[in-house]
Amino acid sequence: MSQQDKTFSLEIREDKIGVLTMDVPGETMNTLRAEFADEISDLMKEIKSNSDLQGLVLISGKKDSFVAGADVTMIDACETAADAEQLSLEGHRVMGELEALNIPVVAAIHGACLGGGLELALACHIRVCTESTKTALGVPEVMLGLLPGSGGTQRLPRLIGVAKSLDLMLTGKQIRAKQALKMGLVDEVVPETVLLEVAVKLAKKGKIKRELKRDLTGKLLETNKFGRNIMFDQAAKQTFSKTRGNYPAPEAILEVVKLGQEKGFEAGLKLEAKRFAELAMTSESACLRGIFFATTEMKKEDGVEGVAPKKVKKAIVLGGGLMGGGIANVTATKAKVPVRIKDIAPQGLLNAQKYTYDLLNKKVKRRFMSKAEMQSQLAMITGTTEYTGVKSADIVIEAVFEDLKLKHQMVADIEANCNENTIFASNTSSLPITQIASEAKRPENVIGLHYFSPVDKMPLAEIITHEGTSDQTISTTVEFARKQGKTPIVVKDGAGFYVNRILAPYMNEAARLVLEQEPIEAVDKALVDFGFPVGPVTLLDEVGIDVGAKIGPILTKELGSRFEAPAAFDKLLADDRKGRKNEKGFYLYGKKAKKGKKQVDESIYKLLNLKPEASMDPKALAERAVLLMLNEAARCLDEGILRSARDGDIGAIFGIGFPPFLGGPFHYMDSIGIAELVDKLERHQDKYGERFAPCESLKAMAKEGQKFYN
Ligand SMILES: C[C@H](O)CC(=O)SCCNC(=O)CCNC(=O)[C@H](O)C(C)(C)COP(=O)(O)OP(=O)(O)OC[C@H]1O[C@@H](n2cnc3c(N)ncnc32)[C@H](O)[C@@H]1OP(=O)(O)O
Repeated sequence: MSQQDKTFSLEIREDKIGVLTMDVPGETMNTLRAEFADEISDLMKEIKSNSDLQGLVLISGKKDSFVAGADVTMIDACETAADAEQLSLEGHRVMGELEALNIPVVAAIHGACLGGGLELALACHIRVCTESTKTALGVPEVMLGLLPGSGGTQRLPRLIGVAKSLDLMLTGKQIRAKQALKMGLVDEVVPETVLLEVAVKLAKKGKIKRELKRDLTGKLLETNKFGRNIMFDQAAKQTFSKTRGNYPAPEAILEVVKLGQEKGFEAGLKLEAKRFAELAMTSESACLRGIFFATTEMKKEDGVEGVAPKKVKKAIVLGGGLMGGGIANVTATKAKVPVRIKDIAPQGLLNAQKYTYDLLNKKVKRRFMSKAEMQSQLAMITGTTEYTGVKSADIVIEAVFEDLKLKHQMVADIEANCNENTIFASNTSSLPITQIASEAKRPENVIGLHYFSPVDKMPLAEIITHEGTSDQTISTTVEFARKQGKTPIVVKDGAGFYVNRILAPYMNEAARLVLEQEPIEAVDKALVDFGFPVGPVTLLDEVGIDVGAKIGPILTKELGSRFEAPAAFDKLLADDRKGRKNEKGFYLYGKKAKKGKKQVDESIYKLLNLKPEASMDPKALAERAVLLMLNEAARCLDEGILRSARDGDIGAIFGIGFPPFLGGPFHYMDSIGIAELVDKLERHQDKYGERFAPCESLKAMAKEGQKFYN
């Protein structure tokens, strides 16, 4: 193997410190692969046989990353549990060899240090990282349905304690340098320019004698069997309340960490490899890995192949409501693009600016951000009640009231004030973009850019094109949304676009179940147990019953009677029930609600003349709502609303929290089997009505034995 094909290079400095640089050839990021085993063995031999060597620094040759973990493609390619177990055991061997070196080994970390990357750093004797915001440490394996399989379940608790390790392993969260230092994960934090220099110094100083410092709770819970049992039982309960038994990885993490604490390091490693392998073979992990591959692929897409996006240097947001405030926030803080909010009322501007102020202030209070940084980000958001500054804007995003006339007015006002390239992006959730663009002078610049609330948290953006939207407008908008931290999917214009279109029949069915006397909390629980983050009735309260009622007739008019909402909605609106926003909905809010406990507003049953009684099997209940969502998703793909099943899966997972462990509606339909799905729909059609009639494309696929993915 020539040097340029090699991943590792060892340079022995004059001061007898070896610098081992990892740089996987031809890749943007370092990942750990089984094929490096021979190279590493040779290196270890060389290091061990060099009696002059005083210490070793392990550093990355990549510009802004250390090691992003084991290569997920490699894990994905494992055909049997034995293959995956072998990978883990090989990782154990390499990490063990590194740890056993007599000389001090220092990991010099800058950028992503995740999964197997962090496990590699844990096998080193000392860790130093840069203070850069690019530096992030974590064990995100759980998000791939896996557990840390290169010794992480054993080394991490021994370094930082069990409770903190479980927090990192069960959430998969990534932490910054300062937090890592505080929890003892790294020994020093330094500016990037002196990383190597400090690492060399630390190597010369020698191995550190460590003692795990625990606070009183830590001592009580982690140092004896009784305390540990309490801690693990508690963690298991909390975990189950989140996973509802749908995700096997967190349970395996708890089991492996616990065993390692009880039976020792080696026994822990052995079980770690076994469980890692078993998890790698689960359908849950396969689906979660699929999401990783899909989102990585989507990061590289331009929206229109071969059309490079234009850089957005200035943005305008029309409307200072909750959505406008959120859009301005992600524009300034994530995309780092100056943004001006235009509202008719000064109060609207203040509210919208306060949105970002409140979020940043929280960060300052938690010391995640300096006051100066907060000021500089806030300065990027300005306000106006006139159309000043529109001329130089590259994009205008309207987030005004859902009224076609008003939207037409906005298009006209902007076109009268902007330049000929300014994009007009509408954040409408229900009005067809074709109609919004119908009176535009430059319809090619008009596009939909649909965010989800709360904008700073929800990862999806739906980008809606009408017949006349130019390719340039599409690719620039896609890139802009991505810079705002969103995963964009491009969809064709049509009532409800994709996400609301599949959500509406699901929500309607939940409402019907309530009207059939199923208790509200039973309906919500059945769908949370199915894997949704919140139940449909809670969601309706959050979105707004009035908003739901407004979208329903639009969808029915454009797409047919299967979208008809139960008539009871009118009664709710007549009673001024809008949901959380006016503290009057299906659940109790404000002063009426008991703290920390979600309670149904029982008066709603009287209003609807219901005597609730759970009579349906929760699984059957969930299935009824989900089947309608699946059928509609298949229609969206067939009609070209969606470009691909992949976009449909990511859109549903990121937009409405479709259970990630099922891989999205299309993956889920494949796993049920299309013929079986059609059969289920037909049985529901017989029992509950025409809205369950399977769509033509599903019937055709069932006949041909086709799947969405091959
Ligand atoms: C045994 C072990 O315990 C098991 C494991 O380690 S499992 C892996 C755990 N690690 C992870 O889950 C991290 C996965 N990676 C990420 O989250 C993100 O890539 C990141 C945060 C590191 C960087 O994000 P970002 O800067 O947006 O770059 P992104 O486009 O995602 O990745 C850059 C390239 O690295 C690749 N990459 C990153 N991490 C990878 C991984 N773990 N495996 C394979 N490829 C990976 C991406 O596929 C992409 O490849 P490309 O250039 O050919 O498209």
